[in-house]
Amino acid sequence: MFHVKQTIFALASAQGRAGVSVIRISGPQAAQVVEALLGRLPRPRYATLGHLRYDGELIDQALVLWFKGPSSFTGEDCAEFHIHGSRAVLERLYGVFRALGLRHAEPGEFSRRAFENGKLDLTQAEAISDLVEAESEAQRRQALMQLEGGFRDRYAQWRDALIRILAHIEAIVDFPDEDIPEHLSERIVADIITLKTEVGAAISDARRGQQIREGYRIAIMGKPNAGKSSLFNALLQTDAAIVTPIAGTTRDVIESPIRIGPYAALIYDTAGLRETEDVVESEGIRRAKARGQSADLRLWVLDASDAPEDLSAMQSGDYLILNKSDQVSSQALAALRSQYEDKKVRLFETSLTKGEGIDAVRRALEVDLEAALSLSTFPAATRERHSERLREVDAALDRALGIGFATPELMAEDIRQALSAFDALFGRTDVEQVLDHIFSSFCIGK
Ligand SMILES: Nc1nc2c(ncn2[C@@H]2O[C@H](COP(=O)(O)OP(=O)(O)OP(=O)(O)O)[C@@H](O)[C@H]2O)c(=O)[nH]1
Ligand SMILES: [K+]
Ligand SMILES: [Mg+2]
Repeated sequence: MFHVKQTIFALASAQGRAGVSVIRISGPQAAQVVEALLGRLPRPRYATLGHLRYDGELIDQALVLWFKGPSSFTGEDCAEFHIHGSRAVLERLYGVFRALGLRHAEPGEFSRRAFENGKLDLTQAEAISDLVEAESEAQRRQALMQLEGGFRDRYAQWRDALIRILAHIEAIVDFPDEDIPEHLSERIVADIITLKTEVGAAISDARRGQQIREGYRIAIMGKPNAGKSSLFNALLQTDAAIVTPIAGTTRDVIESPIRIGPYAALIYDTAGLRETEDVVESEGIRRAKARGQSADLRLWVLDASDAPEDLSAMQSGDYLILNKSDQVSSQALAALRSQYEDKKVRLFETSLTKGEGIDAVRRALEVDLEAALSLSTFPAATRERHSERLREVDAALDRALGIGFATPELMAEDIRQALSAFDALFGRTDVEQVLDHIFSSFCIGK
């Protein structure tokens, strides 16, 4: 898709009117374009204020930065034009670029060229996209760590270990069966097991990075009229969800982003769970249950004056919120509380109409998300793509262990597959199609 290395241009700053807009160009014609517009090629990497002219016509005053490849973001010749950020200036300049034979960049094309020219590995290219998209402090920090080589650092030992194991297995291939030195086969098995332990630990840590990147998913669940939508609104401080005394008000799953401390989360309001003949409502309930299952945390809302809640669908660490505390006596509340104490859920009491108890829920969410997501160590994965590669490495190591030394060639083949799954994480072996898919999700100008 990107093979003809044409010179490309794109707006690097946001769309729309702005004091200054930054347009970036990259490719073999970059020097010629700068010279044509500015009348000369300025000193590389120094900002130069000048007039942009084309065909004798003044287009704008601009700050121009010239980057001689390979010392540039993409590794190619690049330039940046900091122009006045109006539609008219932008369109005039785009017209000139097109007249000079440039074309508009595809999404992610600058990053892709940087990747192809060895300026970034694939995880670092992904990090740029994440950093541009970051909304929360944790997303920003994680993306930055990834850009700084977080994966390279975390996995520095793995590739060496795989190559060493492979070399040892290949040494064994050359021995006749009965002569295989025992210390060597023992060493190989021990090395594979050690690596497998590390891969296993990485796989169980893989969710954390994805949760930070995509948002921690919190589903509000419970019976009709318990006050789920009231809780949703209280946490978000909006009236986005409809609250009425009619049971079965909420039908669709309502989703909203919410910031919890430095973390981004997604909160879902759902339909009240009950037996119903209503086709629409039962579809809503099906969706509510599915959402509850896939969520990272469930907040179960219970009307304190209602029958006690069945705990079977609740998972360890879920919250049980005894709502409408204003409707029951303190003795009744205490009795209810004692029913759930020492259970796997965390108990809260609220009166959402009075605004009571909601702060405790909010504080608990902050503490729990910090515990679940803590960014003090860089995670094992930040995208599903990474987790998949880790599982492939794990599966290949498993197969290698299962095969044994009677057929060392087959064992070596599995180690090679582990190595190539691992290298794919960094884009060393990924096929064109995968790369197209990854880079097309980037924004234009990146
Ligand atoms: N007295 C009292 N009423 C409450 C409290 N919280 C919510 N309500 C009322 O209970 C009714 C139902 O609240 P909703 O938030 O719509 O309940 P829901 O669980 O979303 O209901 P469905 O969407 O129908 O399943 C509304 O009339 C609320 O005003 C509370 O703490 N005390
Ligand atoms: K309701
Ligand atoms: Mg509701």
